[in-house]
Amino acid sequence: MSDTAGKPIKCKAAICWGAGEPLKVEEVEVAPPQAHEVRIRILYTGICHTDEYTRSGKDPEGLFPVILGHEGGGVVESIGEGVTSVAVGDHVIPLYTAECKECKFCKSGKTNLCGKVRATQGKGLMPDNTSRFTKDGQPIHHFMGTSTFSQYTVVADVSVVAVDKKAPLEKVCLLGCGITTAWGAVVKQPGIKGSSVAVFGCGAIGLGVIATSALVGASSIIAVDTNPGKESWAKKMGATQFINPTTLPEGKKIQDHLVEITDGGLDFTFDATGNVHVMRAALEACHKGWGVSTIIGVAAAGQEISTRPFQLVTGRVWRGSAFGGVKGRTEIPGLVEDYLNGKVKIDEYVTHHRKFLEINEGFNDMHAGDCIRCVVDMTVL
Ligand SMILES: NC(=O)C1=CN([C@@H]2O[C@H](COP(=O)(O)OP(=O)(O)OC[C@H]3O[C@@H](n4cnc5c(N)ncnc54)[C@H](OP(=O)(O)O)[C@@H]3O)[C@@H](O)[C@H]2O)C=CC1
Ligand SMILES: N[C@@H](CCC(=O)N[C@@H](CSC=O)C(=O)NCC(=O)O)C(=O)O
Ligand SMILES: [Zn+2]
Ligand SMILES: [Zn+2]
Repeated sequence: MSDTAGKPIKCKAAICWGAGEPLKVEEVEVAPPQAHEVRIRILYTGICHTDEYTRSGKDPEGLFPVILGHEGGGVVESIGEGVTSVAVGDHVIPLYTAECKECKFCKSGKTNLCGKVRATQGKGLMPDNTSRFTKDGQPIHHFMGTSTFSQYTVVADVSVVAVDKKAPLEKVCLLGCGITTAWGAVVKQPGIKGSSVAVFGCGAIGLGVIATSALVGASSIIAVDTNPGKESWAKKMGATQFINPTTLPEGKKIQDHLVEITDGGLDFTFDATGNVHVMRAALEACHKGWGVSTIIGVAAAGQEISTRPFQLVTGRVWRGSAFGGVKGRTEIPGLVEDYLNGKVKIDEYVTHHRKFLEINEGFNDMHAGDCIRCVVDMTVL
């Protein structure tokens, strides 16, 4: 038992007080975990494009004030009544896609989406409809059930997984979102081995899709990105070709170009941009009769996808993937072992490091174009 168990903890957290505002690192009070909850000392967190999406006000589910962050790694400080899946001192990764193993979704065998805590998670609250975070008595919203931009956070026991202590948390924290999302989107899609693939967007997610497609044996991998600086990254991760759509002749659509150079289109395409026009291009770059396009990118409030229904009538399939279709509590320990055995890359994605007080600079790093992932050290102010 830690000597803080059962007591509120005062610590620093990065609060976003309103849409579009920078984060403010301030003292908050973190209440003890209630039944079936876990309080975690967060040591490291990545910054994902989705944190910026919600901070910017583009997320229709966005609530303020909020403590963002969903790509963390930490150590269990204390547990609430009835928690059996993790123990004090365990190294853990919070999961924004819970896995209760008993709801209709979990038992279906068809999806990784769990119904147990998603409704309250979307309201920025714990399952009992209250918050564990307060600032001078004012409740602050949780985010994605994880809120890793706080030195201590509280999560539901179905939203956390213990991992091998040999794994460095400053690296495996990225399994909380980016790397796992990309890995799962590919390995859970049958048929990639021996097939042609195009990946739109070469941030951490797109690069992870490229690396995993190479790992499972895709025959060709075309990377598409408007940022020329991403060519070397894409090739390093296993892309066989890089195309910058802005360099095509005026009026030439990227999907038409891809269909021409691939003898009718790709077997598989992935959107990792969040841009609905790119999602359409990715679908239309698929081969007639069998091409499958997966949407991973998250689009802003009010944005909708469109295409001619004929694209689907003629056999192309449009699908989406959340957290790569991965069931976190069941599958992340295995991914950590794959990382330790050198089968899954993580270190390569960490291009920037920031101290906690520099978290806004971490967000700026993301916009600079040369950042794949920035990892924030929550222990250093
Ligand atoms: N479904 C899920 O479970 C998850 C979804 N996401 C979402 O995935 C998306 C990608 O995330 P992440 O990799 O972190 O984001 P990044 O912003 O790092 O990567 C996106 C890349 O796409 C490039 N790009 C922008 N516009 C175009 C275009 N028109 N055509 C081709 N490339 C373009 C960007 O270039 P530039 O650098 O110039 O901007 C950048 O290189 C986001 O929408 C994120 O919210 C993330 C995690 C999980
Ligand atoms: N709140 C947004 C939806 C955002 C979204 O689609 N999130 C992804 C994960 S993105 C991680 O970086 C996801 O897993 N979605 C499934 C879910 O249950 O949220 C909106 O309302 O548009
Ligand atoms: Zn994310
Ligand atoms: Zn469930």
